[in-house]
Amino acid sequence: QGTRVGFYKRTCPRAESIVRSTVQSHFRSNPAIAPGLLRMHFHDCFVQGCDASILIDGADTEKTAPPNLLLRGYDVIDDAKTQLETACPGVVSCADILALAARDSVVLTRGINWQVPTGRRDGRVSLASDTSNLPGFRESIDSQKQKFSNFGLNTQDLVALVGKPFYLALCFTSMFKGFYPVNIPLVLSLSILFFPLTAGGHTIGTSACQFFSYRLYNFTNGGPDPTINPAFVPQLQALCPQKGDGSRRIDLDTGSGNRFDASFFTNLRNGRGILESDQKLWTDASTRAFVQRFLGARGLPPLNFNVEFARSMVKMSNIGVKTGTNGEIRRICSAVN
Ligand code: HEM
Ligand SMILES: [Ca+2]
Ligand SMILES: [Ca+2]
Repeated sequence: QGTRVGFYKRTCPRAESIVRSTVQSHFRSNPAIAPGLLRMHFHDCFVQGCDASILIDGADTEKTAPPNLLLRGYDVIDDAKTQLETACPGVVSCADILALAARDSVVLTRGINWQVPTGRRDGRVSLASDTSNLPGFRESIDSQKQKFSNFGLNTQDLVALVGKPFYLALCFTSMFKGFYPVNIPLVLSLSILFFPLTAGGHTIGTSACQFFSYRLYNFTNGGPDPTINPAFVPQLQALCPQKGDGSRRIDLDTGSGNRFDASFFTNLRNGRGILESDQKLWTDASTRAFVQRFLGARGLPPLNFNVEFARSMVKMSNIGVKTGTNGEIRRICSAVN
């Protein structure tokens, strides 16, 4: 039993439009909720599956863990849930609200629209310690490969499992940062297909200086990270001064932070990636091929970023879903029933 498009067609026909109009109205007063919700959905799916575990309040829940401290948009989900409980009490899960809101956020930032399969149910567990599943922004491709082999899986296993070319396998390993899934084959196949969007999500939104300013000063031999375009360094240094305010935010996709487009890949090619993990997508040959394909480089089979992003999102948003009689439909999104 999985998710399907139109799950609420009979039980709550207005479910999707209620979520959409709620996201829209919040977006009008605060456009930063769009990237916030997209990222929140990703952080939900990578911990206990897409089950709204990220939304639960309390001591030592996922919310309280370092990777989640800056997530934004919880109020949007709560608002949508309140309206849905009035329209169709006890029917629409918080996990589905979040998955729909992530899609709506991409649409609002002028990205692609796609149909979101629904029917997720909400989880009852949320532990801060589980968030080590989330990828780190500093890990080397090598150490990621090491972690992968900790599961007793070599690159050949990986390729066999998924039936994709070698470079895809290599590319996948970079997704595998500190990730200790229960269902390895499932996660493997999902992650392989889903890889290109790790970068894609960063076409909108911002990062706090604290996540990348180490690249600007004393990175190697007292200088900045050599993979940053030298012309871009002073610009970044002005935005994030040494010993400045680490919470100051700047666009992940310089010049196009509010728009869902492929410009992010041009920035990577030009040494203008903000996060180390993003710039590595260009410096590592295996992942560079994808960036080039999204850019339509000559001699490589082209990939349409929007189309691939939507495809990958559907896969990501099905990770570890609870359906049927698993989980529950929460009454309020911030607490289990
Ligand atoms: C290698 C994988 C990834 C790493 C290391 C990573 C890391 C980060 C970091 C450090 C930030 C800055 C957070 C802040 O300052 O608030 C960020 C922001 C963001 N990430 Fe990722 N991320 C990854 C994958 C993804 C994926 C798969 C998506 C979505 C599909 C995504 C969507 C976003 C968005 C939209 C933002 C902006 C958030 C905002 O403006 O509030 N990221 N990411
Ligand atoms: Ca979750
Ligand atoms: Ca953009």
